[in-house]
Amino acid sequence: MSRILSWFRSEDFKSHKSQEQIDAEKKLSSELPFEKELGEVIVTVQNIFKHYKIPGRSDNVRALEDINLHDDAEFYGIRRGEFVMIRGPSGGGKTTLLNIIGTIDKPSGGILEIMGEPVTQESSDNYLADLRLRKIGFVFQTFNLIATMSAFENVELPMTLIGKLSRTERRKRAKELLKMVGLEDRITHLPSELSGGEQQRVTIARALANNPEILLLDEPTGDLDTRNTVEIMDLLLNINLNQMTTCIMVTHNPDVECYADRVLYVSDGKFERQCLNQIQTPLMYEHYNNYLKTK
Ligand SMILES: Nc1ncnc2c1ncn2[C@@H]1O[C@H](COP(=O)(O)OP(=O)(O)OP(=O)(O)O)[C@@H](O)[C@H]1O
Repeated sequence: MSRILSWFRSEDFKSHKSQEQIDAEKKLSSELPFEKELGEVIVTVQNIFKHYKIPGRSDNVRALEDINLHDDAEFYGIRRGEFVMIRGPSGGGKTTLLNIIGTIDKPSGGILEIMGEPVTQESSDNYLADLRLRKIGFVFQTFNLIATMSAFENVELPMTLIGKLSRTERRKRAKELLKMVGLEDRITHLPSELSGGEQQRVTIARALANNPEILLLDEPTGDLDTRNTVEIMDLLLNINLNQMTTCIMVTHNPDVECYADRVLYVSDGKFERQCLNQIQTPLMYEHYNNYLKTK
């Protein structure tokens, strides 16, 4: 079942923008030729909590408490094609939540469902590794490319691991992905021979190698300057819009909220609130680029 997202402006989105910016965005928004259509719910979270035991301490660290993302909860499940950002103060539980959704970390309790496939404390490591390889792509702040492999080899690797494509098909796809991220002339470069922005592009191409439904991004622009931040965000938005890849991104940067359909605020291990973005993102990113050019 598909659903058109209803847009409204939250007060939270005004806080870091001038009136001039808000007016310009409203004008652009009103000129938008289409509404973004979202697909079915593909990530639900029910009563998830995560407590860490610390050796020598009697009390646990309560990283997450009763997190819910489903249609009967205040904060609903994540839909196919949605671009969700997770924000909030340091230590609030953002990365823990992202890692649980990515099945890198197991919850202490509660149920996560990724495209109908349940993930619980009892899920085996093999089952989770297979789920990750087939459905989820990861992008981290620190790129995590293999230093001794070229851009091309880094992108080819996840396809080799899953073993679905022939060598010729893998090579073709790796080239296409590197072209898509604007690096067709850098394919033989090692990570050390690429700029930070270029390395992050390789990481994104690698994350897309097995055509994941969900892209999880932990501070993907955290190490980048403003120009590279905008370029990477534009690239992610294009992937989100053109391939309907669901993006879930942790960020501290309020300036990139304009790319999201929804922002979830996590604090002290709980959802504090969510905001839906009224601004239609395709125009917003054009606006954002134009705005930067005038600076
Ligand atoms: N492996 C761990 N063992 C013990 N405590 C942990 C572990 N990982 C995270 N924590 C604690 O859980 C809480 C949430 O951490 P988390 O990294 O999810 O926060 P965050 O919102 O992503 O923070 P930041 O914005 O600084 O990255 C913090 O108090 C942190 O110290």
